[in-house]
Amino acid sequence: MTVHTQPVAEAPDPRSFGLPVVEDGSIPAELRSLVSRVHDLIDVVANTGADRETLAEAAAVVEDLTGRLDVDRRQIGTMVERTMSDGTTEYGTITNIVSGDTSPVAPPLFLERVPGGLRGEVTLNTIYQGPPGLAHGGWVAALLDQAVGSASAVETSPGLTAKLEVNYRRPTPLFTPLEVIGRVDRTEGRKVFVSGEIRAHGEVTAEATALMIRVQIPE
Ligand SMILES: CCCCCCCC(=O)SCCNC(=O)CCNC(=O)[C@H](O)C(C)(C)COP(=O)(O)OP(=O)(O)OC[C@H]1O[C@@H](n2cnc3c(N)ncnc32)[C@H](O)[C@@H]1OP(=O)(O)O
Repeated sequence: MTVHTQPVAEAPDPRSFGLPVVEDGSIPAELRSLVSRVHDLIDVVANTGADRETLAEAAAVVEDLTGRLDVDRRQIGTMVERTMSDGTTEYGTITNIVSGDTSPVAPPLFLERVPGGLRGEVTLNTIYQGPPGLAHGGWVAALLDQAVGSASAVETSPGLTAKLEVNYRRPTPLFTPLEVIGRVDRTEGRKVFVSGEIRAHGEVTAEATALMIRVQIPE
């Protein structure tokens, strides 16, 4: 059995898998602004009490905008290259639904290396609502999957989740800053055993253990 607490190698460059890579800094500020506004739009649309005339007008405007923006689509699997605060390079899928730079649905959760693993903060709005006022359990699992998967990728090498077990200790509230943690506990060959948790007001709302299987990197 091997235990790693530091990265074992530079992150493999997705270009070597034939995937397009864009640099974090090359994403236009206008696109980031659009993503943020559409994120707000999704929350507003889900909750609006506007009159029918306004709704019809909004639907037409959005349909028109959708047509204008549906040009020159990125290749599926496009990755973003970013430098983390400790100077290491990280790659993520640009439309990743939890942390993708261009996903309006993403909360988004951005993770940074801290002693012992990765940590991020996120506040969920009603896009992620399950029970009244609470985060949907599937989204709680998604946040944890991302945190433990990223920890595995950063501390070892990229992989896929083979098994994820979530314990929901208490309800995870909306509109409350959440601390999301992921870490590598141990590795056995391609198997990476990881764990993580979500905290609200310092109290654990959910915790996870997972098994990641590292993908074979072509020589
Ligand atoms: C930076 C990015 C962060 C991303 C975070 C989000 C992560 C995700 O959402 S990933 C998407 C969801 N996951 C998937 O789609 C994975 C689907 N499953 C698969 O593709 C395959 O089953 C996969 C890749 C996990 C394993 O397949 P494969 O590479 O053939 O491995 P395989 O040879 O069967 O198994 C390797 C070892 O793992 C073990 N193993 C594999 N699956 C499991 C499992 N579910 N439970 C227990 N052990 C398992 C095997 O027993 C074997 O152990 P040993 O080496 O001791 O004999």
